[in-house]
Amino acid sequence: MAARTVLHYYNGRGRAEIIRWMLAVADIEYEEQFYTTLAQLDKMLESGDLMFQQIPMLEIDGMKLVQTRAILNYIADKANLYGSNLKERAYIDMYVEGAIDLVTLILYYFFLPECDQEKQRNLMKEKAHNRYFPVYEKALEGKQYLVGDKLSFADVYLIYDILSLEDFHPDILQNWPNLQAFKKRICEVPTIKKFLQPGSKRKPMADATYIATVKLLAFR
Ligand SMILES: N[C@@H](CCC(=O)N[C@@H](CS)C(=O)NCC(=O)O)C(=O)O
Repeated sequence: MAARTVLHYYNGRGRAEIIRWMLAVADIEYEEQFYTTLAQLDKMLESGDLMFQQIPMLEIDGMKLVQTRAILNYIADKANLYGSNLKERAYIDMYVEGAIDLVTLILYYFFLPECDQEKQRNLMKEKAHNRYFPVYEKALEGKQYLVGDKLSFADVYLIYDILSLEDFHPDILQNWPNLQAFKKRICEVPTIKKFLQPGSKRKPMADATYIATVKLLAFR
């Protein structure tokens, strides 16, 4: 019998949302264990299953994987989303790290004091337009995918970033034709189309309950 795949995290996006995206694209069925109370998290910590006492953790193929990037790399390799050779992998890694830096501005946003949030919203837009989008726009010139001739981990991270930014700035792609075409194309990939439908494991933007849960369980 195949081992169960279980994602352990809070009931919200945070660091785990890109794992959900990758599991969806890889077409891997999984269950979710949500952490909502200190007692529940402490029990998990006592079990020793969280290598660095942190979540997300993914039970997959008989392992208990932690560290988001390690989890993502494993799924990417398993689903053949990590390039065809070492050079492609290096480019995928560069595009992914850029996408991580950009989306991290959103992850922090929810935990900033209200007086700093407007500044952070503007920073997301400024960094997208001046640092990150020019790179992705150029890479997509005359191409369907960021790297090589098939969908990769880098494309999944980029579409996740674009949709996350659009939650804050709906017109963020206005002056980026290659990114607009990319978004349209990638959202039609069957596994992604399915993930974008209501009822999937995709999580909504952070709400007060999610923010309070993270503050209680992670910031102690
Ligand atoms: N480097 C880790 C960081 C994980 C992390 O910081 N997780 C937070 C929740 S989003 C956590 O468990 N914080 C509690 C702690 O660090 O004690 C990763 O990329 O997965």
